[in-house]
Parts: sequence; structure tokens; C-alpha cells
Amino acid sequence: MRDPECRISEPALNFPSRLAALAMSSHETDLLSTLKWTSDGLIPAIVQDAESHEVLMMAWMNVEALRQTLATGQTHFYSRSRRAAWHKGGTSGHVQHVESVQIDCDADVVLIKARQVGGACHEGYHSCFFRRLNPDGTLEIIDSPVFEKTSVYGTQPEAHSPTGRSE
Ligand SMILES: N=c1c2ncn([C@@H]3O[C@H](COP(=O)(O)OP(=O)(O)OP(=O)(O)O)[C@@H](O)[C@H]3O)c2ncn1[C@@H]1O[C@H](COP(=O)(O)O)[C@@H](O)[C@H]1O
Ligand SMILES: [Mg+2]
Ligand SMILES: [Zn+2]
Repeated sequence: MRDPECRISEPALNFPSRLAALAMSSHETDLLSTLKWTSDGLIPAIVQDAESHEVLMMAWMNVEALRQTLATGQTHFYSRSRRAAWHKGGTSGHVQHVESVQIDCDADVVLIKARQVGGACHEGYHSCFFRRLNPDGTLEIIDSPVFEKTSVYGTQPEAHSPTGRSE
């Protein structure tokens, strides 16, 4: 039977605080050398909603981004297109509070479970995966926006249309 005293005596630190303790330690050095980085020094990071388990987005991290993620408890990435470090939510306020970090079997993918503020996707959706492929090859929008993208990000040049068709 569980002794309630044991739970009371558990450290009061929550997980993100314990992650911060990992930052700059030898354990962090071990982690960074265990991970298999691409030749460009990147690793793919999948972000999953800690409560609903919905996959929110995928982006790339370099060593500095992973360090910043561990140190601050909020996700940081490296944007290949912008060639710059990227604190998710730095512009929009739609930050991701890290609950846990997992590594896959061969240490070449990072899985982050996080609590999302606002929406993860700069297109205005909770998840970047708001389109489903239908058997006829069309892409169907299967979710509703959770924020109005132009009021959050302004008018940005579009790399693609959310329907997947050039318009
Ligand atoms: N906010 C986002 C954003 N949120 C989620 N994502 C997803 O993250 C993925 C990777 O982002 P990037 O395109 O920057 O990464 P990349 O390294 O160029 O990767 P590729 O697209 O080349 O595969 C995108 O494909 C999106 O699916 C975003 N991609 C870009 N942004 C931009 O980031 C800027 C800052 O936004 P906030 O961080 O929300 O403040 C704004 O200019 C946004 O338009
Ligand atoms: Mg891109
Ligand atoms: Zn997106």
C-alpha cells in the first residue's frame, strides 16, 4: 500500500524546473553527444500536446536550440529557411511550455510534450497538421482555426496555400 508520506516528501520541483537543472551539467553534455545530429548539426523535433497527445508541429533544433529549450522550459528551434534561432512564440506569444523530452530508439528524433499557448501553427490552427489527404488526392481542412493569423502575425508572404493548391 502507498504511504501518503512518501508523496509529501517528494521534491517540490516540477519537471521544467528539473530540466533547467540539467542545463549546462555533464548530463546535458552526455545527452548532446548521444544524439545523432545531421551533417548540418540539426535534429528533427516533434512537438506533441501534453494533454490531448495531438501532434502539434515538427521543426529542427541545433545544439543551442535544445540547450535553450532545456534551460528555459520553452521550445526553441533553428529555422533553416530563416537561418536563425527561433523561440517559438517570440513574435506571437504562442509559446510552448515543455512537460517532457523523449528521444527515439536510435537517438535521431526528439519528441517534446508541451502545453501550447494559443495555437502551434502560424496558419492559425492548434496543430500544423490541420489538413488530411483524401483518397482522391485532395487535401481537406479538418480543423478550425483557433486564432486569426493576420492579427497575430500581420501579412506575411505565403509559401503555400493551406489547401495545398496553388491559387
Ligand atoms: N510561427 C511559425 C511556426 N509555427 C509553427 N511552424 C511550423 O514549424 C515548421 C518549421 O518552421 P520553419 O519553416 O521556420 O523551419 P525550416 O527549418 O525552414 O523547415 P522547412 O520548412 O525548410 O522544412 C513549419 O513548417 C511550420 O509547420 C512555424 N513556422 C514558421 N513560423 C514563423 O515564425 C515566426 C515567428 O512566429 P512565433 O514563433 O509564433 O512567434 C513567424 O514569422 C511565423 O510565420
Ligand atoms: Mg520552412
Ligand atoms: Zn504550421
